[in-house]
Amino acid sequence: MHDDIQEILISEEKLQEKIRDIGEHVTQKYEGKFPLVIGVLKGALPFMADVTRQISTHVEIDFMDVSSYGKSTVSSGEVKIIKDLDTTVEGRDVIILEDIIDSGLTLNYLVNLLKHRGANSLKIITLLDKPEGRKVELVPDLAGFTVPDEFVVGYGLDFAEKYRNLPYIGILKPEVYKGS
Ligand SMILES: O=P(O)(O)OC[C@H]1O[C@H](OP(=O)(O)OP(=O)(O)O)[C@H](O)[C@@H]1O
Ligand code: HPA
Ligand SMILES: [Mg+2]
Repeated sequence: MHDDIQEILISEEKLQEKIRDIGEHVTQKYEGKFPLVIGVLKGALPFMADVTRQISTHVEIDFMDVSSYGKSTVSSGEVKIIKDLDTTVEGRDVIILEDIIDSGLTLNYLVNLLKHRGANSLKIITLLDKPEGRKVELVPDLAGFTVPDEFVVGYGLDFAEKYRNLPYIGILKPEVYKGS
């Protein structure tokens, strides 16, 4: 698995340091507000698990499972809801946690949906931001790291469902995904 990685972009230590900062930030901003933290499956799973444990005020946790990449490194442009929320968002202060914003299509779709459902406020926190990948305008409220226009894997991010369990963010060797 590690042999398929061309370069480690963000080490495990750097990730965890940033996650502590993000947790402190959320604690400060949302003290006493009981926000609804929505993790976007599957990619945001490790980020969600680590960052929520760095938040020291009450939060409600829920998940949405959406997918648009399948086995490709390019977004299909069609966002499919595989699992919807269990909770209603009406009147809630919502925080969306994402692993990466690339084309912006996934979050653009989710933001419109949650606004339509009547969220009181909506903040986007993403671990990684890839601004050069954007197809729609979308600016996160908070981004942990900006990444170059390369296909990155690890810490929740997959290629064809592999590499999510790497503890760091790395760039995949092009020969691994060539032809996809
Ligand atoms: O900004 P975008 O171009 O829309 O890309 C970002 C989204 O794509 C990935 O999810 P994917 O659809 O691959 O599902 P997964 O999280 O289950 O891997 C990633 O986890 C983000 O949710
Ligand atoms: O660079 C990426 N890597 C993995 N999944 C992704 N989904 C959007 N961009 C990426
Ligand atoms: Mg994916």
